[in-house]
Amino acid sequence: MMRALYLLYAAVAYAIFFATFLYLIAFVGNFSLVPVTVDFARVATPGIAAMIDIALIALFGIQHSVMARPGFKAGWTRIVPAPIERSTYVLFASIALIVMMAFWHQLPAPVWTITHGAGAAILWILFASGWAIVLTSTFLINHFELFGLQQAWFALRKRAAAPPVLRQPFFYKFVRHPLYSGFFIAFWATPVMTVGHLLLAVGLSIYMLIAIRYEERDLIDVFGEAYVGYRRRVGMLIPRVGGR
Ligand SMILES: C[S@@+](CC[C@H](N)C(=O)[O-])C[C@H]1O[C@@H](n2cnc3c(N)ncnc32)[C@H](O)[C@@H]1O
Repeated sequence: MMRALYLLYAAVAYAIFFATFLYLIAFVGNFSLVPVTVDFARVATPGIAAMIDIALIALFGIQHSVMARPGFKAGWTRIVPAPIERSTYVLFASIALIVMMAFWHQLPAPVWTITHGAGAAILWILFASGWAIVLTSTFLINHFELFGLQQAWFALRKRAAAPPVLRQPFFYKFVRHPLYSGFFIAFWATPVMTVGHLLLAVGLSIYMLIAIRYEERDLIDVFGEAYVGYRRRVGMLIPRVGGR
């Protein structure tokens, strides 16, 4: 019974994550089908708006990074059962993103505007490719484990948790962090860059660069020499010119 509830909880957390992910695409892309976007959000004086937005990005970054660390997980699993630890992380990450988007303040002054049809089209193609790379990368790593469903499913089936596997398929042959490369492209590729959008892109880019440092430290702890060798051979976010 308890294990079935874990799976239900994991499914709800996953549904919330997926809806939040879809909303994030619309938020960054300023799609008019959603009520609040990066450039059509709450209004305040530029100084106040910038301070609130920076605090919101920091809140997301701190939640995302602190809760991902093995030390935090070790303490946390004394409160949260192991089969739903990842789902709880996913749920908190979604809540942090929802808070960021709900309280975001627009800063609409333009930084660049590409009016040329082909130039704008290329940037929209890049935008879409960025999100596609993000989603594809989750499947290359293990989508259902990354978002907590596998752990709850295995618990229901009374299977042991899957041991960690160092994966290097497809994008991972060219860069070590394709999911973050996808986010970089998605945040920066826009025909109309406003101050607010730039703040979001810079803030989340800095966060990702910091997150990579911590993530790689953990990956070396888990995979040792195998990850050190991978890091030597393969670029971080951009493929190394001249190959391996
Ligand atoms: C949000 S994913 C991001 C993965 C990677 N940083 C990227 O940008 O593609 C974070 C999780 O992926 C795991 N991870 C990162 N690289 C991995 C790899 N090559 N093989 C297996 N797991 C990996 C990390 O341990 C972490 O739990």
